[in-house]
Amino acid sequence: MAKTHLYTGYVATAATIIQHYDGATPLNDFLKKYFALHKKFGSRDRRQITNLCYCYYRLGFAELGLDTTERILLALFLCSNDPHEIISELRPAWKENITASITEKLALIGYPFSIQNIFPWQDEISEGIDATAFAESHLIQPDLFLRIRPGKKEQVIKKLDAAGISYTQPMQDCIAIANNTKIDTVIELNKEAVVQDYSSQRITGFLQTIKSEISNPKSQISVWDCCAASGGKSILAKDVLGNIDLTVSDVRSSIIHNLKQRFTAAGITKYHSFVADLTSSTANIKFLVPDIIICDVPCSGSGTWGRTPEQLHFFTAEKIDYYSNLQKQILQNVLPHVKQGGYFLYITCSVFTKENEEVVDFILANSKLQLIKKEVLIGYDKKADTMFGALFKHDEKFTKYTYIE
Ligand SMILES: C[S@@+](CC[C@H](N)C(=O)[O-])C[C@H]1O[C@@H](n2cnc3c(N)ncnc32)[C@H](O)[C@@H]1O
Repeated sequence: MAKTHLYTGYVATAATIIQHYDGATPLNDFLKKYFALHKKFGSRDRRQITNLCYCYYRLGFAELGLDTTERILLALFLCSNDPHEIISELRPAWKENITASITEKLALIGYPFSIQNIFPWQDEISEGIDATAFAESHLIQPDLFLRIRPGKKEQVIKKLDAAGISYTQPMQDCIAIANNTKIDTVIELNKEAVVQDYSSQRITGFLQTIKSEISNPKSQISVWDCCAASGGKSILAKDVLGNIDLTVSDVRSSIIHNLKQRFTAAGITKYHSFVADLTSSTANIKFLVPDIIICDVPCSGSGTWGRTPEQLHFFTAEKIDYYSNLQKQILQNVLPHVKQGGYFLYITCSVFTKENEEVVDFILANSKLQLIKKEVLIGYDKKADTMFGALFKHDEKFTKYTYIE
């Protein structure tokens, strides 16, 4: 009885939070503020309530007709793979099936639930994405991925083993660990390994293509990471391409500040940085004509909603056009900086055609670039993000960089 009361209270608190949350800030921040105001919740309570809220948003656009409490319990059942005390106590009829597949669970509960309803924009997604598998993946919390930096493999593995952290290695230099692992106390983040999603790490393939094409890989290659954020792709470029002449920029000065701290930890000391809104003319940086431009554009982030399911819940279809137009506006200003023989790497963490293939068509129509390869980087089968990359080359032969006077 006491347990029933406790767990009913957790569900009621989660329902209250959900009622007040409007998606304007990340759910994680909202929860932190909520718990700071409501000090009666201990760490165990906070963990349970947080999980209930996240599960609720993992259902996306499915079962919106249910009342909040019922939807939370349904979501918890579908998202749990191990026996769960709240389900055992509040929905004992479901208890035996907690480890069953989603299809089996759906047959049991008897709601008219369709997995596709979780993610309703099935007609808008890029070719090669399995719409049902992608929709279902939102029910599962993604893993945390580390990319081991060059020469650090042995020491990282030793430290993980010593700390008793279980991990898998889905790819060379890539480590997958449970999402809640406190890794920053175990390894030196950014120096020994960076936190970087599995699909983001696969951008390595594009960089290796460029490296293999450059006739004299010993000469210093100039790279402009034009939407750099805290520099994930820049550090990757440095690790793959070696001694590059790196320039980074972003519209947010605060994120460039974070990048500088991260670069210090990563041992990257020589680089140029500036703040720029690339939707405006880039006339004041017309001298910048690097060998490679990495353009990891602002996007819907729809390939990453397994990590932030609240964004799925609050997403509206108009935003797809908003981001597609923003990307094209940025490209109009950045594409003139691709030099003859230079490379342009376009990246999104979106699953939408309008942000991926349609933008590739836009680039081809508005530049002298040729498409070398494009790829949807599927992550939903690896508890990872899904991304998109397209590599272009200016149709002239690769030459050592020359700045416009
Ligand atoms: C997807 S994130 C980049 C992630 C980063 N490359 C990484 O690997 O960590 C996109 C970045 O574009 C920046 N951005 C958004 N609008 C922009 C604009 N108008 N001009 C330049 N950068 C912009 C955002 O601030 C954000 O940091």
